[in-house]
Amino acid sequence: MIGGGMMGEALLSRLVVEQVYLPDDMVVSEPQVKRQEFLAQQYGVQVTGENRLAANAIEVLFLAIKPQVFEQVAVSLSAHDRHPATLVISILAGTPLKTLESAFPGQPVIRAMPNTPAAVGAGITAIAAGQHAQAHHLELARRILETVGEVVEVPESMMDAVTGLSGSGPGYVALMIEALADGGVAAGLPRAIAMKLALQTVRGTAQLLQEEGIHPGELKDRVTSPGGTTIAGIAALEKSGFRSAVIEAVRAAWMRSKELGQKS
Ligand SMILES: NC(=O)C1=CN([C@@H]2O[C@H](COP(=O)(O)OP(=O)(O)OC[C@H]3O[C@@H](n4cnc5c(N)ncnc54)[C@H](O)[C@@H]3O)[C@@H](O)[C@H]2O)C=CC1
Ligand SMILES: O=C(O)[C@@H]1CCC=N1
Repeated sequence: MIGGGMMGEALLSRLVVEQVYLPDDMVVSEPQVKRQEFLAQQYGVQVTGENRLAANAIEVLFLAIKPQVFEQVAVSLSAHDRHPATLVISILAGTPLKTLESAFPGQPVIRAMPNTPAAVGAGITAIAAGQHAQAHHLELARRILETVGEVVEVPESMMDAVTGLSGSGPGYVALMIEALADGGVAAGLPRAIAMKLALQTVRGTAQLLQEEGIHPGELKDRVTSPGGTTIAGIAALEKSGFRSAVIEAVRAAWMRSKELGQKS
């Protein structure tokens, strides 16, 4: 693994728990010494500050660095260290398969977009396969990424949109939860109770929609009693452009993901 930051750690921790790889079989390359020490101590993985050492003769090269340092990292993984059979999995936002494939010529490459609930095994990851990736590579990528949640396969052309929705989405939902709790506090609830109510309302609503397979509009209709409280709340949300704000958030993140791709 190249980059032992937030997403890298989420994956490492789950790979250890699910015993997909033994800690001894994982090497993380990470320039921050404090981070190296933490990952080694917490998960028992091998750590190094040398990308080339991590990339030597391995089954999977997992890229979990920021897109902005990709070029520098690709250069640091000199060609003679690479095994043509090594599967490259990248979670870099906006970095297209063609950029990844030109950095790892002839190698199987999979572009993936996970999200932060990965840290608790409740993420969702979209994957798109490069031209040299075969069925067994996709299967291996799934096995690895299913340790952090669900996996869906999409054409690469959809990856920027996925990034705008589920990749960035936890940020929008966190804002919504914070705002719900703030609303509760404004209405006189103690902060801790307001937060507990907000969290479970969001979690429970998602679970209900998922388990019953109903349309969100139907659930909205079920909650709104005629002349009641919920329709008053919804009218206020609509007046403030709530739905439009969420749609625009996804579109802005989608555009930003595309922009990052054009720069790489
Ligand atoms: N944070 C998120 O919600 C998501 C992030 N991603 C993608 O995951 C990638 C990593 O994101 P985070 O984990 O949030 O970032 P992060 O900043 O927590 O982790 C990146 C790690 O890479 C290390 N690093 C920097 N330069 C390096 C180099 N030259 N060689 C090796 N390691 C180096 C940093 O020290 C840091 O620990 C990004 O490409 C991002 O687009 C994808 C989906 C969701
Ligand atoms: O904000 C970002 O660029 C990364 C990619 C998706 C979520 N976080």
